[in-house]
Amino acid sequence: MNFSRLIKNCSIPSRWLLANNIRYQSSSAAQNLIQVDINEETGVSVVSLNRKPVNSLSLELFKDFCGVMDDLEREKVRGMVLKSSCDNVFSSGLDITELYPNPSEERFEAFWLWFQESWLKLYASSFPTVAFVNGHAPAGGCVFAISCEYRLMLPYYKIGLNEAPVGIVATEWVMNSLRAVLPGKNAERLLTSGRLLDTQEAFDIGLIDQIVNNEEEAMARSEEFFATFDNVPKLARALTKQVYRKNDLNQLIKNRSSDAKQFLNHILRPETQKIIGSYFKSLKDRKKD
Ligand SMILES: CCCC/C=C\CC(=O)SCCNC(=O)CCNC(=O)[C@H](O)C(C)(C)COP(=O)(O)OP(=O)(O)OC[C@H]1O[C@@H](n2cnc3c(N)ncnc32)[C@H](O)[C@@H]1OP(=O)(O)O
Repeated sequence: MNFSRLIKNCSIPSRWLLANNIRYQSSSAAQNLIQVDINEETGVSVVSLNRKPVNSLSLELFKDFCGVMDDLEREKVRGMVLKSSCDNVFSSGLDITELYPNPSEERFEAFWLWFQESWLKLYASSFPTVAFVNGHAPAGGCVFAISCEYRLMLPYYKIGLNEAPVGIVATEWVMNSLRAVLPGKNAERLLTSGRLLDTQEAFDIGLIDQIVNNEEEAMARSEEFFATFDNVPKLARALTKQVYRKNDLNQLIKNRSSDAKQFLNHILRPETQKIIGSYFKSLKDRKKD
């Protein structure tokens, strides 16, 4: 397995992406997995995950997401709102078919490194980020949300890191992103139980910042959040964020290849495959009941 070659092909940002000038070719222009809408008046960009039916996160989606993040860095947008264009689902997390049954090493290593890259670009973005959680956000969906700086959520949906019940161990950088939002015992309990919280519970423990009732309200609250930075020089804001997040970023940057190897070894264990397989089957069977 040649992880170092792959890592070279992904960008490893020298200044956490501020100096990034690599342009990614969209891997799936025809499918339009990510929609971007920049408001010329406000400078705010709305990025919608658009992989129907439930925004499960595939290699192609991660590649396109990275391309969009690069474009937004170049455009120097004032802020980004991340949302979903699927009904009732923000993102259903990693596409389980990337993990089961027994993925090929070649596909998996690319998938994982683009997942890492997506997290790095989002977590270290120079512009302010808001997640508008307009649907369920389990597992990888929650990872996207907690990597943003501010979270708004519609009522009656579920969010959380349910990796453990699916037989998956969340990696350290995912745990670090959660710890940055939810310090202390709540973070550990959420991870070890894998419990999904409804919107109100998520608000009560601080996993989300505000409950909003519709998209209009979400955009207004996002605008208020972005406005809190209007009098702060952009470079100073970006560097403050990136230095503040430096330890979390470096933990992954220094361990990308071992992180991928460890996760692949875990995924390929027959007992892990068995748990993911029966979980996936139960998802499919739910519909038949
Ligand atoms: C280790 C480091 C960190 C790792 C980070 C993350 C790990 C993961 O993300 S693992 C993935 C975990 N995801 C889940 O547990 C969510 C599973 N999905 C659901 O609970 C529901 O689908 C959801 C509540 C999101 C939406 O419910 P519905 O609106 O009722 O939709 P359906 O359940 O009918 O789904 C439609 C269709 O999509 C398939 N599906 C759903 N999720 C996934 C997925 N993550 N990967 C692949 N496919 C998925 C589902 O089986 C249905 O398929 P069909 O039956 O063929 O239509």
